[in-house]
Amino acid sequence: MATPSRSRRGAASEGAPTAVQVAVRIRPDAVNDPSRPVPRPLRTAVTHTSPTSLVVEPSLLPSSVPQRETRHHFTFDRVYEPHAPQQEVYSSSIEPLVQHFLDGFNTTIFAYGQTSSGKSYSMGTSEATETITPDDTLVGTLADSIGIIPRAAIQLFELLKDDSDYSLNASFLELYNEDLIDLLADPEIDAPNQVQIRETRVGEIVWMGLRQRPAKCASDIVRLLQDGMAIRQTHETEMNTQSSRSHAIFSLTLTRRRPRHAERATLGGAASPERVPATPSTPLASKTRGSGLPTLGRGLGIARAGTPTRPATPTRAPQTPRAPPSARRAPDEEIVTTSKLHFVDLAGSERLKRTAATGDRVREGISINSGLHALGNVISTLSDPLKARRAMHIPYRDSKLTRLLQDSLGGNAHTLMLACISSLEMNVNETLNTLHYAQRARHIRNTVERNQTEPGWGNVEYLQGQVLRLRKELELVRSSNELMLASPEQKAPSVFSSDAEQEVLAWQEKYSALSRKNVQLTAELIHMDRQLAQRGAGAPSDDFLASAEPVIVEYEKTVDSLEGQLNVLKASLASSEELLRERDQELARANNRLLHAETQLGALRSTVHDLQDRLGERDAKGLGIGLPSASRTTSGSSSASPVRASSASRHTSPRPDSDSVERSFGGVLGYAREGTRQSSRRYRVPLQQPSSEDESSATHGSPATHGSPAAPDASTDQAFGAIHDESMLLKPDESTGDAGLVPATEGELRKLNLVLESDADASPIRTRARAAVEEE
Ligand SMILES: Nc1ncnc2c1ncn2[C@@H]1O[C@H](COP(=O)(O)OP(=O)(O)OP(=O)(O)O)[C@@H](O)[C@H]1O
Repeated sequence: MATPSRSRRGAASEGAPTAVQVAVRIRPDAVNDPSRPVPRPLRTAVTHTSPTSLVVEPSLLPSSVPQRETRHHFTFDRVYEPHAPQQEVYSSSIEPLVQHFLDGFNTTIFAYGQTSSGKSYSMGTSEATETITPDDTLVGTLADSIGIIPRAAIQLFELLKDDSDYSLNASFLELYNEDLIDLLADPEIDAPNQVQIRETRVGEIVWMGLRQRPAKCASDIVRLLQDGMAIRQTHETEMNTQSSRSHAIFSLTLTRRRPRHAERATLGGAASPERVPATPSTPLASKTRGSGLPTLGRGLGIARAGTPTRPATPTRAPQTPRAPPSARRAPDEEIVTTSKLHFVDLAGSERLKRTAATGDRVREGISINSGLHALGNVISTLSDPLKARRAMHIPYRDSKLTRLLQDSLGGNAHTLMLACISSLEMNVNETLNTLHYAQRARHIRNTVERNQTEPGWGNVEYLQGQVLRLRKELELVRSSNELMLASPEQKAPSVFSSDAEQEVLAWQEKYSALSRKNVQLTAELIHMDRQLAQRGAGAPSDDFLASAEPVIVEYEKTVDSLEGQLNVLKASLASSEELLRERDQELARANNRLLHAETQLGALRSTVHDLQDRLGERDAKGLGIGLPSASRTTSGSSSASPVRASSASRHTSPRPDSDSVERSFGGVLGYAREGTRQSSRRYRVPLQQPSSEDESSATHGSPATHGSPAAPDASTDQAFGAIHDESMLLKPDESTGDAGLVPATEGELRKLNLVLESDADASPIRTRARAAVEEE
């Protein structure tokens, strides 16, 4: 693996903080996939309000919540409506970033969102390439669905077509269950799982042991992508027929050598993001045919997905071998830039319940969620201005995903987060979650530098030669300068022609620049000499370092694997804890319900007994000393005993008057009346002697038939009665119409018990009834 080259700042915008860009893409509703298990018209909870804003309005929130609180407004760098074509997403959000990559800046585009929200579709890592016909031609509307990576490949080679001095390599890394898998490894040569994440002394993150495959044309890139995708972990879940079960990073590394003067021209132009056209102005756009893509003829050689053809061999006619211009240039006349472009297709966050995951899918789900959780933590920490300012600890080490993306989040890269969301109301919680993270990500500031290398920095001989050459130049400049200043006629400014004056100034500038460079190179040289001397005097020999290297690599692998295991264990622990918490809560709720039901049942039973006891006492009194006076009732003519009052009423009404019965048995009958007012229910016991059929159904307890609260009904109102005790029931005498205590049948008593036991609403009524009876 190449050691990271020393980078230096180039353009004016370099080293300056650059915000992470966020674009949101809303997936269209009418997508034919199984993430809509319920075939009912589902409301759209997300509204695209402008090219930079959207509103989420979940109507499922209780109506008691004020309207404004149920609406969530979000603003992003870009918001794409559900039917925005792939070309629109590409030209407005991705094209400028590809330009940065060409200019020597690291660039990352990562798709984030819940499962089945369209990340792979947008990235171009799903089945989109199947739209390419067998003769490798993109035609008509089929080409519309091509995603970001193939589009970027085409744009890159269009822009590089006049540059013959570059190399472009692709790699494809998968993070599956905390294992790093090289999707482009050659199984016959490469050891499995040999990829390591390392941090250099200057804080740069490097992925060791990842195979780099050369790409000479767009079709090479697409084929490498498809080769990797063919072995990437995808499986069907309840939410997505082809769900990515791993995080995948497809990367391009571009090394360009350009003459200094050309570089100066570029620095003035493309380094500043504002200068990059946001509209399709590159050759890519000019070649579009409806889809925004050039026709991919045979030359592009794109295979159908699922038929990997490794290794990638360019099918384009070989270019005439031509010595690269760098071979003809002196090393110090050129600038070398090395930049990386990462396309990150994250696995989707998922609720294990909703994806109905079992077995391996659970393990994958836990690992996916744990990586995303760590990513969320990093985003939260970086986006907090206070924490960022205090240079707080950023938890990159919590997962391999965050470690891999360390340079892209808060590091040296132009980064775009493409947040993919569903507009369906049933996904509203996940959508809000994604949008909140996306909003935080917008506050992250990266420090972007052009990755520019000075050739020969690592070569002491070359540097010594440089110093000697510069010293000579310096001497030359000094002597010519002295000569000019010594000449008396040139001391008079008036003698200088303006051309000569310009020349002197230019020489002076060159002189000071060379002096500075000389000082710098000398310092470097001294430093290197010292290092060499140290090595000679006791520092470990190269042999020793070479023999120690495998041990160190092994050690790092072990540490990595232990870290991975620890992270998986942590994640599964967190997930088990969450499950346990959910179960505890369910159990607590069930216990509460049980307790409540038991309390009600007990209270109702005791009320029935109270009432029976009370009526028993009253009955004894009534038989002996008459029923209680109606002095407490509201009727003015109620001084007579209830039986008498009822008897009197018989003359005006042939049927028993329930009010008079109530007056006579205030507490008991009042209870029944309260029930009527409170819940529109009445508690009735049919006064007719139950038939044998009634008896049996009552015995077998069917409150719905006899004892359950029923709607008011005039005919049954007459038959209103109340329980007295185990053997007596207060009801109108059939012959006289007077209310009185008559023996109750066993069936009647059972029915009344059932009424009381079956109705939860009876509780407040019973309480009042009991209070009334006690008061009496
Ligand atoms: N903008 C869109 N237009 C048309 N179809 C889409 C769009 N976005 C997604 N789809 C379709 O929705 C389905 C799910 O999309 P995709 O597989 O890209 O989701 P994902 O976010 O990558 O899911 P996972 O995280 O489970 O891998 C696919 O059939 C895809 O073709």
